[in-house]
Amino acid sequence: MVEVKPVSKEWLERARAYHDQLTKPAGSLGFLEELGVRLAAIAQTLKPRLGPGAVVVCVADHGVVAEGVSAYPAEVTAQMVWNFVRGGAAINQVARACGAVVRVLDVGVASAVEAPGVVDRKVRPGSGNIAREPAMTLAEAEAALQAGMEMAREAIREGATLLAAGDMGIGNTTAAAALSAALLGLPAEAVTGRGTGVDEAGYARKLGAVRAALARAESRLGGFSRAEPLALLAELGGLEIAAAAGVFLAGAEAGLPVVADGFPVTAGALLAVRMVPEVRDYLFAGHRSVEPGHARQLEALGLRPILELDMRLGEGTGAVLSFPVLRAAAEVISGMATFAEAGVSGREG
Ligand SMILES: O=C(O)c1ccc[n+]([C@@H]2O[C@H](COP(=O)([O-])O)[C@@H](O)[C@H]2O)c1
Ligand SMILES: Cc1cc2nc[nH]c2cc1C
Repeated sequence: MVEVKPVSKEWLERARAYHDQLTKPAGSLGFLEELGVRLAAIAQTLKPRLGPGAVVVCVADHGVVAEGVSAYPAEVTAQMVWNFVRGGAAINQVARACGAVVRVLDVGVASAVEAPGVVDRKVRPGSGNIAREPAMTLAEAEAALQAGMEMAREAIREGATLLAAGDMGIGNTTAAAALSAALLGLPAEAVTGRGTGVDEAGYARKLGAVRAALARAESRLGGFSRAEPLALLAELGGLEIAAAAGVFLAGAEAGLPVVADGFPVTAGALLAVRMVPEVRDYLFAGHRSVEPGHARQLEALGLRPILELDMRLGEGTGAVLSFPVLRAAAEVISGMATFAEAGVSGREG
């Protein structure tokens, strides 16, 4: 079992009080202050420093694409794996710009991908079509979760001090919608969006698939309210969503800040927090995707997104783009002088 130490309230209060002594009008750095305070409390120091970052791009296919729920064909998943390892994808450029190492984890691509540098932890070649059958068995859900945890631990061993999860999987916004609806007790339409850009007819099929998946899983589990998160994952999940949850669990267990990306990855974050609530203390929302269900997920997690750039790509791009902001938040609290140190007069009255 994963054990995550809660971030102490005392450290949060101490860091907050310290931030207020720094040479700036109180509160003038806005949300950057909250980020710095949380990073300080996580690291249990008033001078937190963020070193190298890493993003684990979790990749898998989805049987539900047979229902016509995506604007792109399923083979794009495997093709993009090659693009990741050749450095041609958006995440490669964002990671170079923002200081992160990219790791690519295959937990369930439908075809064999023998691309150099891809970590092959394929649990099965794509999940089941959730509109008609479970996504995977409980043992498979556990294996995908473990693969994500192991990748995160390896990244940490190699020096990562800031971790993000990314995703690639044609069809995964359908799985993420079903899983989020079940976890949050929301109707399908509240969390079903256009994904890669499905047209009206595609959206109608997608909504139908999410509703069918929810009805099927709800009857198998005898309702969602008391279902174990792993059981929900096995019914509705995606293998890469499971692996992303594993990245958050292992990162938080190691006491490091972990950053969520868009809608599919944040479904993994919701799962991780449902499994081990203390994970929330270590979790940051890198951005808010335009996928409408993402705002619902972030609300449920009580997380304010760092960036809002109207993105909906995935791959970890929104998470890694927030790394420079997080680094700056750490540098600000660590490096700024206090009023007393700098001999600057404080507020009057
Ligand atoms: O991160 C997001 O919020 C996001 C929103 C829409 C689409 N995506 C990406 O697009 C793919 C899933 O879209 P779809 O339409 O095939 O379900 C998958 O590879 C995701 O990484 C990602
Ligand atoms: C080309 C392409 C790249 C992606 N990256 C993440 N999801 C994606 C979906 C498509 C279609």
